[in-house]
Amino acid sequence: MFIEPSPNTRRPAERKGQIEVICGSMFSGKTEELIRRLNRARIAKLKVEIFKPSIDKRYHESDVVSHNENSIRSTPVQFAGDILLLAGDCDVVGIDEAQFFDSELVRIAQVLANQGKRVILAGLDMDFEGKPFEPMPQLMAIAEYVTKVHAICMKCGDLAAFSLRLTTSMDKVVLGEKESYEARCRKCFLEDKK
Ligand SMILES: Nc1ncnc2c1ncn2[C@@H]1O[C@H](COP(=O)(O)OP(=O)(O)O)[C@@H](O)[C@H]1O
Ligand SMILES: Cc1cn([C@H]2C[C@H](O)[C@@H](COP(=O)(O)O)O2)c(=O)[nH]c1=O
Ligand SMILES: [Zn+2]
Repeated sequence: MFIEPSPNTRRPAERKGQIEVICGSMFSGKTEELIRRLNRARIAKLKVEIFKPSIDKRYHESDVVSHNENSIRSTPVQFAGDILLLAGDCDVVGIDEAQFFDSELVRIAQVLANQGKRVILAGLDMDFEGKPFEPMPQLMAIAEYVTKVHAICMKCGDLAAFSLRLTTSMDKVVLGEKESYEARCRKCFLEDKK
């Protein structure tokens, strides 16, 4: 059952804070879902701050942009600790591409939530080898709400939870789009993985 997390509209002194994780493969709609929740928080007149890792400049220097070109203004940061400094008195913190931060993000998400903020993180739960992509497993463990979204397998049309890398690089971090990754279901991923 999908429960949409509450937008955090209680008066500031009464807010409990919460952590939400949106995870899945590439092209599964993580960024779209993040943008949707953040736009709805703004409609609820909440103060929203959005961050992404500064290494991710695929579509835009600063904006968070989905594969179907939805976008929202964000602040690129190098370190998770920067988010704590820049979040200020906002009500809701959105973080995209959470898998590119180090484990410090787990502590930062908890500090922000303990201040009463709603913290929404989107990121890849598995890398190109199908292995958990740190720090996503830790974030999922401490979150009140975890939403796993799925892409469509580009080989068979079933639901896809895996990101197949089309190039031969074995580096963990290789930025890219459709030219270098495709969504796959488990069976097609195992068949095609290098
Ligand atoms: N294989 C695919 N499965 C589903 N959506 C896809 C696929 N390839 C491209 N898309 C597009 O990607 C959009 C989702 O983009 P986005 O939210 O940026 O995903 P993510 O952040 O999970 O990579 C979809 O709405 C669709 O237009
Ligand atoms: C699987 C995998 C992906 N990446 C990179 C490729 C993209 O730049 C991002 C994921 O973007 P999306 O918003 O989820 O589509 O991550 C990587 O560096 N390593 C990997 O194993
Ligand atoms: Zn398939």
